[in-house]
Amino acid sequence: MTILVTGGLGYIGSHTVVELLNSNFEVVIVDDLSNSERFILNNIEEITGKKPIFYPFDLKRKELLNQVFDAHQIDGCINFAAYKAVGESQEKPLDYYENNLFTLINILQEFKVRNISNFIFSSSCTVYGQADVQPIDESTPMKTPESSYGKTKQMGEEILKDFAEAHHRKVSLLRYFNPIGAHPSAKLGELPLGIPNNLVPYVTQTASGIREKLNIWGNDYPTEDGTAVRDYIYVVDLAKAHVQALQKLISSGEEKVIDIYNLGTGKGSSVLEVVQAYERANGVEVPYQICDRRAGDITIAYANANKAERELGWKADTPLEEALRTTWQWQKYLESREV
Ligand SMILES: NC(=O)c1ccc[n+]([C@@H]2O[C@H](COP(=O)([O-])OP(=O)(O)OC[C@H]3O[C@@H](n4cnc5c(N)ncnc54)[C@H](O)[C@@H]3O)[C@@H](O)[C@H]2O)c1
Ligand SMILES: O=c1ccn([C@@H]2O[C@H](COP(=O)(O)OP(=O)(O)O[C@H]3O[C@H](CO)[C@H](O)[C@H](O)[C@H]3O)[C@@H](O)[C@H]2O)c(=O)[nH]1
Repeated sequence: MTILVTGGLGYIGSHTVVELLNSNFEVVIVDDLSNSERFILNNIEEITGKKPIFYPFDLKRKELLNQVFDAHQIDGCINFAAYKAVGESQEKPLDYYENNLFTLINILQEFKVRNISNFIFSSSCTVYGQADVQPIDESTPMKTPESSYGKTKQMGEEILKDFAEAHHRKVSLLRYFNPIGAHPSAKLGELPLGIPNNLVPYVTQTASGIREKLNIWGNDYPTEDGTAVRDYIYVVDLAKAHVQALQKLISSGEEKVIDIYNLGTGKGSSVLEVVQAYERANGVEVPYQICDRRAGDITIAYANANKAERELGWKADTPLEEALRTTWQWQKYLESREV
């Protein structure tokens, strides 16, 4: 079967392409390289011994997308392509709505006219906002997200539910918690662009001396050590969930399926716990200072991922320290490429 993977050279997409190829799917990647680099394609080939087909263009260009569907018998899509910087989405909301929603609709139009099913969407636990109860399961009520980025994820989910209902198609909405780590080969990982927003990339750059100190945004939260709590999920575990969600859609005898899964470990870790685990895992020091809270941050979010375990037979079981070790190895790899 041939799967279109949009954003397949990005962080989560590239790891998922590896898992798809290892599971004998044919892969067609469309990625405009707006947040990724071409060498990732070679590294995917080095890891798997297989070369995915790659088209470098912007998915907003309908005519090019149309040609891809003409050229390949596409059996499903995993749609990673999106802008994802929360802060930037507040400054450029129209760019976020345009990129994250028009691209989605363009692909779905092709699915509609060509009668294709099996669509997997990258959603986020940001759709829950600050949930009233932890852990968060799929029936936890959604709240209005703080950012335009978060709103594109909620809207994307609604578009897909309507699409599945109206056209009798199979879709899976995967709500990721906080993905971290890199491929064990150290050939794939998150590419740092400017000053990292996310915790683990910032910790990594601090440990390697690129940043002087980590700013811990607040230690006065109502948590055990006062720092905010998240559910950090290893990216390879997350990638595997996509293959399992896809296999479930493909093998379902139903005409219409709307699956929704939380993808997390079920365990919350505080910012300080992540810093300490990083130091232990990699034998490095991470200097930090406590700062004021970051605007828009929630106190705590961790998943109840039992539904994914029950229905997909999937569980994120890589320990935090192991995931953090791969991050450090990826950083060393990036540094070795620079010299
Ligand atoms: N990383 C996270 O913390 C996180 C958490 C929850 C959800 N998500 C979602 O998961 C998906 C993948 O995230 P990621 O961390 O791998 O991001 P990423 O930026 O590394 O990957 C996205 C890829 O899509 C490409 N892309 C963006 N717009 C495009 C367009 N118009 N046409 C073609 N290609 C385009 C980029 O070049 C990039 O390679 C995104 O939809 C993101 O919103 C990410
Ligand atoms: O330099 C930093 C960076 C982060 N943090 C703290 O670390 C925690 C995690 O922050 P991240 O920015 O890594 O992750 P968020 O949970 O804030 O947001 C991320 O995960 C969300 C889903 O939970 C969305 O998907 C969003 O796109 C993605 O950026 C937060 O308490 C944050 O305040 C710091 O203390 N210092």
